[in-house]
Parts: sequence; structure tokens; C-alpha cells
Amino acid sequence: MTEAILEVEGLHKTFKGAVAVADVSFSLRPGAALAVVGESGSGKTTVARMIVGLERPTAGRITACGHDRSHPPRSVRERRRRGGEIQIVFQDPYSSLDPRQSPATAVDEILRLHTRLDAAGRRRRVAELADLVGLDERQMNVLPSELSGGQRQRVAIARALAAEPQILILDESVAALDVSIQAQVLNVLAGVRERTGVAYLFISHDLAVVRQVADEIVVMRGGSIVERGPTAQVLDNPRHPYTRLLRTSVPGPGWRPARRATRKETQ
Ligand SMILES: Nc1ncnc2c1ncn2[C@@H]1O[C@H](COP(=O)(O)OP(=O)(O)OP(=O)(O)O)[C@@H](O)[C@H]1O
Repeated sequence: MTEAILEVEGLHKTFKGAVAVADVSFSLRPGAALAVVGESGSGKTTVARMIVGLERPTAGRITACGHDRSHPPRSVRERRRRGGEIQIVFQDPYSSLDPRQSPATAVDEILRLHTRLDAAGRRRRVAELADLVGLDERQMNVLPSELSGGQRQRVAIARALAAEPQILILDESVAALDVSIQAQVLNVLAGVRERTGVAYLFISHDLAVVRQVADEIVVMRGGSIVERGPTAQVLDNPRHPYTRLLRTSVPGPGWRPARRATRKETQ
């Protein structure tokens, strides 16, 4: 069996005495795609934040690429090495980019930090990454405000990939996008995995999305894992009543997305 690239063992997190994550263990193989699913508040994001180091585990162990990361990095060098192992893309493509920076500059910044490429090498790599996520030269050189939500999320993905991570965590990364744009970004992600061999950890409440992208699933409820297994097995023959319940909230064939409220309607 291939050794895991990410191993999470007995992870716990309490916030002021309230348990957010309790005894969570799972592993991710190189190039695999694992989804962590569960309804809002089940502890998914807290698990992701502990893995990238934004939150400190109350107990448990996290090992990525053979290095322990249960404790904060001890040096700038260690922090940078961790960035080269795991990157994360968040839900909101509107707030995750610097509004004053073009995508090309944003990607270049990460290349400067994580690679030894010279200016010409970085320019080539920016073009390669743009190509990988399906953005053209014009889109790479405007400000984020001139891009659509889906295009911005592609920029966020290109930027994360610039660090050449072995693991990419996608925390509800397509949840804010319209269904057709969602499908485009999911295709981009599938292509990226095929071409680069990066492993994905998907955090999602959306089982329809998960079915498209993940090989395996863990289902969380109230901070704990209640079910796990290959995607098709868990979704088609859920054993735990909670997974069955989650499944019934997924639209079936013929379902149409509800029309989104316009800004005027929500103001
Ligand atoms: N910084 C924090 N301080 C206090 N409580 C927190 C903090 N972060 C998360 N929690 C609590 O931990 C629990 C798990 O939250 P978490 O965000 O991990 O769930 P989730 O499954 O990712 O939900 P969502 O999909 O809504 O983000 C919740 O009860 C939440 O209120």
C-alpha cells in the first residue's frame, strides 16, 4: 500500500470547553481525492484549519509529507516548507484575492516565495498555470474586480498550485458559484489532478459535488466521523442514518437550481 501523504490521528478541538472536533482520524494517499462531508457546524472547517495550521489542535497528531505539523512552525523556513506541502482554497473568491493585484502578479508572488525560478522562468510558469486553470493572458492581467466569481476561483486555484503543493485543501471552494460555473471549476480541478498528481481534501456539504470529485468520503456529525468509505458505496448504500438524511437533501434528476435573489431583492 502506498504511504499516506496526509495522516490525521485522534484529532480533537475544543473552543472554550465546547467540542468542535472529537477523535477524527483519516488518511489521504498521494494523488487521491478525499471528501469530508457533513452539515453546517459538524466540524469540517475546523479540521481543515487545523491541518493548514490556522488552528491549533487540542489533541491529536497531523503528519503531512512525512513531517509532523501538530505544532506551530518554529521558523520562517519551516513555515515556507509547510506552504509547499499543503495549500488551501477557501469558499469566497471575492475576498481571497488582493483587489489591487492582477492574477499574474498574485501568482508571481507565490512563485518568488516558493521556487528558485528567475524572472523569465516565473513568466513561463505563470503562463503554464494560467493554461492549467483555463485563464487567458488578458484575464491574468486585469484586476480581480474585472473577473467573474468562477474566474476568480480559478485564480485562487492557480495561486495555490504555484506553491507546488502535494496536497490541496478545497474548503467549500465551489459552493459560492452558480451551478454551471461550479461544473467548469470542478472540471478544471479534475484536469489539474490528472496532470499534476496533487491530492485533494474536499470540505463540502454538497453531496452532488462530492460524487463528482472524490474517491473516498468521511461523513462528520457533531465533530465526529460517523461513516467512511469509497464515494459510491457511501452515497449509494449509506449505513449510518445521518448519511441517509444528508443524502435526502441532495437534488435528484430533473432538479433545477432555485433562481438566485438579485442584490436588489436581498438589500
Ligand atoms: N473560532 C471559533 N471559536 C469558537 N467556536 C468555533 C470556532 N470555530 C468553529 N467553532 C465552532 O465549532 C463547531 C464546528 O464548526 P465548523 O466551522 O468546523 O463546522 P463546519 O462543518 O465547517 O460548518 P460550516 O459548513 O458551516 O462551516 C461549530 O459549533 C462552531 O460554532
